Amino acid sequence: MKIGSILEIRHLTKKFGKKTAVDDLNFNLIKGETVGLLGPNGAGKSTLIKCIVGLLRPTGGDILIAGKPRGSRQARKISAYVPEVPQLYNMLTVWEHLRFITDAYEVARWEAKAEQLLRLFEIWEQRDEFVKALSKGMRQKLSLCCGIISDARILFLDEPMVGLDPKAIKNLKDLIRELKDEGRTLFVSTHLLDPIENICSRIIVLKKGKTIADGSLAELRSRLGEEKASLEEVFLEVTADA
Ligand SMILES: Nc1ncnc2c1ncn2[C@@H]1O[C@H](COP(=O)(O)OP(=O)(O)OP(=O)(O)O)[C@@H](O)[C@H]1O
Repeated sequence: MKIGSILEIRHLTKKFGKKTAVDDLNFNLIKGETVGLLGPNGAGKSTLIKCIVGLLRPTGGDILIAGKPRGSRQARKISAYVPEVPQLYNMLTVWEHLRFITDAYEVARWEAKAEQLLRLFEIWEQRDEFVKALSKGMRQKLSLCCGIISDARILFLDEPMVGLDPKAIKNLKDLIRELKDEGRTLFVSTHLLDPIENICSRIIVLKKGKTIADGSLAELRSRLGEEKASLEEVFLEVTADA
């Protein structure tokens, strides 16, 4: 494990039959980084994240989280994952979900954290409602609360802004900054470029399962010779002919 790394990916490949979704990826995440994972539809972002958090078995390669193999108890204990599609239990209430998650992760003083998060995302009033009664956006908010409430050192957020209203997107951005200030590492897959432009210290762009760009926004801009380019312009340029 490289010094300062919290995640190490070596020669990671994931195939579905003949389709190669992730193709010999190699990169490290350094503790405290906030990294945006971008790429066109089908680039392999969700597959990569699912391999890292132990939901998919890689076809080849190694993944270490804080030096421990992916899927191991130690790796899971320091990781949190917010899936692309919320995985919630219809017959539990909002509050029961948070109790369940915090029990599993042994989170101290969970009630105060749960209240703070539910109020931030404006679903405090729904705390005693069953998940089946929530709107799509409210489910996404609860899924985020479940992912963020633990004290995980590294958080994997797959399309966390989908379905959120503008105020919730702003609150999530502020929260990501707070988590970053606490020294946590964040790996955020998204298609929404504006919200992450100012919060990610590093951008990784995937296409057809391969890394086609990896660096700070300033580095990617200078690579293109476009010092003032927006993240959207950089993204369109690097994905155009790669
Ligand atoms: N369970 C599966 N079985 C077969 N092929 C799959 C499966 N999951 C993903 N794929 C394929 O793997 C490739 C990568 O998919 P993935 O969902 O990781 O992309 P993505 O970058 O997250 O896309 P999007 O931005 O559309 O969510 C795609 O070609 C997809 O069709």
